[in-house]
Amino acid sequence: MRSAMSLSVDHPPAKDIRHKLIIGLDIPSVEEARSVIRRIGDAGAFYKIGYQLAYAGGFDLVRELVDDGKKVFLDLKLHDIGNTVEEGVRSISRLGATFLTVHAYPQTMRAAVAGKAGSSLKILAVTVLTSYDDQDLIEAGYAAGSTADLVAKRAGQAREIGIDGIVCAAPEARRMRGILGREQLIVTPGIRPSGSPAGDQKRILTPADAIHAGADHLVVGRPIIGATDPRAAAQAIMDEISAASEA
Ligand SMILES: O=C(O)c1cc(=O)[nH]c(=O)n1[C@@H]1O[C@H](COP(=O)(O)O)[C@@H](O)[C@H]1O
Repeated sequence: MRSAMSLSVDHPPAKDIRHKLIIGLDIPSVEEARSVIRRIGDAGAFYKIGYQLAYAGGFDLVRELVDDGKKVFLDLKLHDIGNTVEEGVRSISRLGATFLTVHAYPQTMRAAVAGKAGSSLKILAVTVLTSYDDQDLIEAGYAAGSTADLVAKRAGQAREIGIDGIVCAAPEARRMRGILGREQLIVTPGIRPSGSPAGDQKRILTPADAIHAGADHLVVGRPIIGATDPRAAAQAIMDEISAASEA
């Protein structure tokens, strides 16, 4: 059903419980993405478009989804010099998405906050990717320490800079809530329903445990889009989220 939803509406944090589930459209073409979205139907209210689909024509899908009453998370994970990030975010803020990711480096976060001024776009800072563990950080040149401590440091910087929210792994959500205010969002990928393969994700939790840990939104890709019945998979996760939110 098409709705006349305005692009300028404000986006309150997950008042509609269905917005707690963000479905990752990591799919090679817009045509295949449309087919998955049709199959999921009203079991999907919030979709994420990342590198794979964005660079295959997925930017056109943003407006289409918004016109259909869905919310869109543009997962572009920007990171560049301040001026480039600021101007890039200014352009992206006109596309109608609700969320945009940048990496949680202070210069990048400050530039993103400046670039989104005057729009309803919310900036999420990606702290430490959920595919990283302590060993991966050492390989990337960081001094020995824990991923959770680096996430905490970046969450503190994100709070100071006034970013709208952070992306972290669900096992860290409870600690991050103590660092962030109530207003700042915690978005957690690396979500695996029990029995679902982790794949390349290293810091994972089930949907129910992520909600109990205090996550505002859960990002789920392969467990839904790779399922034989994506609608049933999305609905099962939504039911788990609803039950955990009431508990
Ligand atoms: O920014 C993200 O969304 C993100 C950050 C992160 O630390 N880890 C992470 O997995 N993601 C994204 O979340 C999605 C997770 O997909 P699945 O592992 O298939 O559920 C992918 O689209 C990732 O790009």
